[in-house]
Amino acid sequence: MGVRKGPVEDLIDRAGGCAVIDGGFATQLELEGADITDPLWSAVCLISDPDLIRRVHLQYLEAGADIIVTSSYQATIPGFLSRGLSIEAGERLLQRSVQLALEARDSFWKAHLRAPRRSYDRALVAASVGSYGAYLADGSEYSGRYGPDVGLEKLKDFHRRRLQIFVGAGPDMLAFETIPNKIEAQALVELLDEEQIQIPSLICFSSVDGEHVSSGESFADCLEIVNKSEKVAAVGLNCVPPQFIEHLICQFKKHTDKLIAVYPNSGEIWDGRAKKWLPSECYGDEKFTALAKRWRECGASLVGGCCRTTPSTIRSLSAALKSGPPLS
Ligand code: MET
Ligand SMILES: [Zn+2]
Repeated sequence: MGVRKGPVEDLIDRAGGCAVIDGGFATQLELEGADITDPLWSAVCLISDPDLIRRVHLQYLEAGADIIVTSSYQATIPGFLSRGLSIEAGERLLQRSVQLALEARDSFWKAHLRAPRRSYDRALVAASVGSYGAYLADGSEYSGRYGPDVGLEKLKDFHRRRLQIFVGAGPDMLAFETIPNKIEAQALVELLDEEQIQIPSLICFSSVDGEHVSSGESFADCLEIVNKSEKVAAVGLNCVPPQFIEHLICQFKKHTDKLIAVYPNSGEIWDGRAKKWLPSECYGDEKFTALAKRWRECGASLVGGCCRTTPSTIRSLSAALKSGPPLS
């Protein structure tokens, strides 16, 4: 059975075969002066500076992103509760993360239609759903070690309410980010089904060795799980060093017919315990873009950047990867 055409496939077609996802959201918040040294990480700005969130979305749209990912990576109801917020207030902040991205997208698109300056497509808003490890904020989104107490049902329960709220806020799609193991992939696929989610999903895994998902389990096994779900439009990798991506796309091609999305980090390494980026082989915009052209040739149809990439990275990717429609 062929892939059913949905908004993601349409977007990719309009972009000429490869559409661009935005770059590091937390990174750009920090560059704009936000203090995100907080267990809620970038989601703290939902409380402290929602205008900045809207502005950063606009910067990525201006740079040419076709998909903007909401500021909710580390936004969770238990996370907000531990900050002393009520359940209702926490749920409102989750909704707000989607609304801010929708507002930015709609105002950008309206302005573009009034005075088209270059060939933009109407972007899609993807609600970011960080892994359980991202909520724990202990680096386990890069180890996949959730411990013996964290089983399938616990993971589904963790994700369920947040998912319902996101979907209710009207994003175009869901982006599950830095999924580090097989069990969380299984939980998500079951949840999408149980909750009868009608918008397409993107499931992105993390990897620290460039060969396996972060837990050490095989991508073949993870993809076998994801392949079974018609609710998942695209699978891929995020926040993985750029040098691993080409090989991993080739591996993915062997194990899935789904669209492939990659949005690696800049190659710097996050020390989850020390909570800082350790310099290592770092890719500037030019080198990152040169690699990205190869990722497109290898079969990725959604390409963007994760941590430590910026609107300037996305501007460069957008110019290099898209052969979009003429100026409208
Ligand atoms: C640790 S990966 C973070 C992904 C998130 N969408 C961000 O860019 O902030
Ligand atoms: Zn990242």
